[in-house]
Amino acid sequence: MRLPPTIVTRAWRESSNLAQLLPEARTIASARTELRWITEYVEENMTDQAGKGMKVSDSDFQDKISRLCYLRGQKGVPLQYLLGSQPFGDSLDIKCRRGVLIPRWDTEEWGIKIAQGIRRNHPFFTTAQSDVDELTEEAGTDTYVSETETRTFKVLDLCTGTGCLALLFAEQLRAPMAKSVYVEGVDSSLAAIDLARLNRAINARAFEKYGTSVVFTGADIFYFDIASDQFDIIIANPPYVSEEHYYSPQYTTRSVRRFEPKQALLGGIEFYRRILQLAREGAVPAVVCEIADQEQLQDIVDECVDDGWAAGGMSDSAGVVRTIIAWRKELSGWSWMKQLIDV
Ligand SMILES: C[S@@+](CC[C@H](N)C(=O)[O-])C[C@H]1O[C@@H](n2cnc3c(N)ncnc32)[C@H](O)[C@@H]1O
Repeated sequence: MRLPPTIVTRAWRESSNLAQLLPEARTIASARTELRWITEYVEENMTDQAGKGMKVSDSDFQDKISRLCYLRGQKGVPLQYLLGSQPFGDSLDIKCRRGVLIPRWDTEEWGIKIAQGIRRNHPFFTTAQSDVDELTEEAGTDTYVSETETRTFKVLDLCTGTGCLALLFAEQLRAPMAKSVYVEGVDSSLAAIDLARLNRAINARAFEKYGTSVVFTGADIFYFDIASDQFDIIIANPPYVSEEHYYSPQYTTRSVRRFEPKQALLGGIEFYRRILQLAREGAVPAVVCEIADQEQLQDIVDECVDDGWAAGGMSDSAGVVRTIIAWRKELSGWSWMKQLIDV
């Protein structure tokens, strides 16, 4: 859609960099925010260079800013690929590179909600180990106890990309004393696994001190198996965009189509079926996945319910259906997820 000429004129009056950014930023306010981020990034970069004894002139500084504004606004390069990173969760700095999908705000939002829900409500986090030991002794093989007695809570993040969700769960889930958290991220793209490992190294301070470990594995989820009782929850943001939506500018922007990897976006129900199959085979009690829309949600909820799971959808703060939440009804420890379901 063409921008109103009054906005374009206002942007040019304020600065040429702002006007360059406008085609992608779409509003003066967003263009100002992007210009501020670009300027801060260039300042930091130039300070680093100056610190290494390199000469940096004012015109180098201005040229660099103009070039980035041009690439962003006129060529449509996503800001995260230009600046190289995206803040995520409370303190994570997720490095971004061409060839790997940029983490989205809606993924971050549901990831935080689920991780915080687990930490507040799941017996592993709310029950002290001494209580568990006592209960185990009293109850023998009671299900509740067998779920909570384990000292490691394990999360499997399928289709991990930059590793943003895996690292978010590692950051948010802090195990009580004498227990620990293990998070494994899986992706079939080697570029993604390389980047996820870099992101783990950069962000280790956010979780290592709590005894949490994170592992990234290169594998295709259609040829990947898990053992029974290996994981407590599967989380995933799989490729879910249909061909029709991928090629429609209404759903997928030119910038996304041009710069982000197609294999990270194009997909559908086959991914959810595979994820549910893995959950079934591995006796995983809970699954949370990002989804495309209401129609896709209904299809997957129906499959879960047919399988004897409890399931429903959760919207994001923009009111868009964003995730499917499912758990095995016969197990305790997960029924609190009901509170999150609003669709
Ligand atoms: C929508 S992106 C999500 C990335 C990341 N979890 C996020 O939320 O930003 C989907 C990811 O699935 C990966 N992928 C696609 N097909 C796959 C497969 N068969 N097995 C494993 N990973 C796959 C892609 O490489 C991509 O990184």
